[in-house]
Amino acid sequence: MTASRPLVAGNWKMNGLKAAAAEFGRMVEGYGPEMRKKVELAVCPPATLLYTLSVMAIGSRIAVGGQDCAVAAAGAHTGDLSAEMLADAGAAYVIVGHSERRTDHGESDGLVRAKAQAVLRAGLTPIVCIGETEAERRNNETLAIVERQLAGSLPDGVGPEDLVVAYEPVWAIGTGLTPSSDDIAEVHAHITGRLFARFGEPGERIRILYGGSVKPANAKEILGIPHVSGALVGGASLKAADFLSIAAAYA
Ligand SMILES: O=C(CO)COP(=O)(O)O
Repeated sequence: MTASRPLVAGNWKMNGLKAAAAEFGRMVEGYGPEMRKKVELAVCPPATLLYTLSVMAIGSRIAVGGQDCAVAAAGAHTGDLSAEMLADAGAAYVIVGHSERRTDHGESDGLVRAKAQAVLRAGLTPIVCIGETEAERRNNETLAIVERQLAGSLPDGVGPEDLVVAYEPVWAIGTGLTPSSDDIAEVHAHITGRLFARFGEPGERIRILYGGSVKPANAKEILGIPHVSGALVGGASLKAADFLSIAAAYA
């Protein structure tokens, strides 16, 4: 995958039974040649649907991805899935460090970094999530928090094609609230600067997605903000019409 096209990725979270594959089929149908030229699409379903969707995606160029992975490649880790298993099921991407994992499972920056390394080891691309809580934003700590999360969560020695960063303010996830465009621009510019400091000039080409209540109604504005190179979409990625309409902001 080249880093030149923006990426709109859907995170289905813990949603989707077998019947949801039909919705994915509508996404495959709607992702025509014109849209493909302008934007890359990925869908991260629950792991139970990964293989089914990856088979349906053959020829469509919609990528599929996992929502988390273990650090180890294999072994005695009941209930866990390795990045190698996700790769075997057809994944191209794996989300790591989503705020719901950080909160529900106490994942630290160090663990997220180890998971990102595991994703790279399996030959896949990690989508590393960072973002401040409502209290942190109120205390004007947003830039410091994302800087600390970036420093602790990102793997070393990667090129711009190997890594995606997603800025997801925790308070904007599933709430219908979004930061102002100026606020998003400020954080994304800051992240870009940190990626440059860490990886040099190629770091500026790492795609930085915005996530948190992205909808068809706000996609054009959000995706037009400088240094926003795509979106990580939760609720609105469950319906093909909404997901494609968000991607169409690039049409
Ligand atoms: O958490 C998100 C994507 O990872 C965003 O979720 P919503 O789009 O439902 O706010």
